[in-house]
Amino acid sequence: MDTAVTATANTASTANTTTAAKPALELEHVSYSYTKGGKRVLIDKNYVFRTGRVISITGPSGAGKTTLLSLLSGLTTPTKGRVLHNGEDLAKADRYRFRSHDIGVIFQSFNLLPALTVAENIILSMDASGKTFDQPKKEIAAELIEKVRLQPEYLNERILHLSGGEQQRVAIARALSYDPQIILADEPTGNLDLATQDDIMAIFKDLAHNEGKCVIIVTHSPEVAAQSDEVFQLAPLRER
Ligand SMILES: Nc1ncnc2c1ncn2[C@@H]1O[C@H](COP(=O)(O)OP(=O)(O)OP(=O)(O)O)[C@@H](O)[C@H]1O
Repeated sequence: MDTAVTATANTASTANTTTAAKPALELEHVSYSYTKGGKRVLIDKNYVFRTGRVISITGPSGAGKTTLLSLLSGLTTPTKGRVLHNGEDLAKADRYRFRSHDIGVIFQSFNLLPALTVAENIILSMDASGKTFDQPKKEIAAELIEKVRLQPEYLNERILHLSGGEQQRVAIARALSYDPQIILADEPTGNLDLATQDDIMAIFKDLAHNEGKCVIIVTHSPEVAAQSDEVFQLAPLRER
């Protein structure tokens, strides 16, 4: 039996009252098996991911973290159960719209276009969302760069000239560019030193606690988990 799924509240009380937590994404009896080999990766998972919170998804290698991220981002649908977004079944929703408007995904490898500038990368993502903006896009990009604590002159710098930590900040700015309610990050601090990792976590906490975002992070890092408001821990496959 799968008994090791736990959730702990660490600092949820730090969320301010203007961003009262409400369910953003919910797992409702979610199971998932890969067709090839029929391996059951997730079994009867239930969890509520709320706005105003930073939630870490942890678990050993192979526990199903990436699979879960793929379900939460609407790229895959559960074999059993439902993923709900604002109370509605994601499997029945317009998932293209969900992915281009409601969630911002930060990939482990950043997926930025190296030959383009920081501003160009951010603006490209705004264009792809199809949203309309009430401010010039370059101005929004400049505000986002400030939010992720990069100097304004970085806007016109090409990605290939940036360090790993700087690229990670740009990847966060890009994920925020169309103002999604939910941020999903896959190992966002994986290759960063501890000080940069703390900086990145401070940005995520600010986004959750002061802007009411739901920030979901897949991580192997105990430091990141400890700094999150909640930890959703997946058990090793062999213990299920
Ligand atoms: N496309 C696939 N087809 C079949 N099995 C897969 C597929 N992708 C992943 N798996 C299996 O599902 C299980 C969970 O994989 P997943 O990548 O979700 O784990 P994880 O917790 O993210 O691991 P890691 O920390 O190593 O990235 C693993 O046993 C993996 O071999």
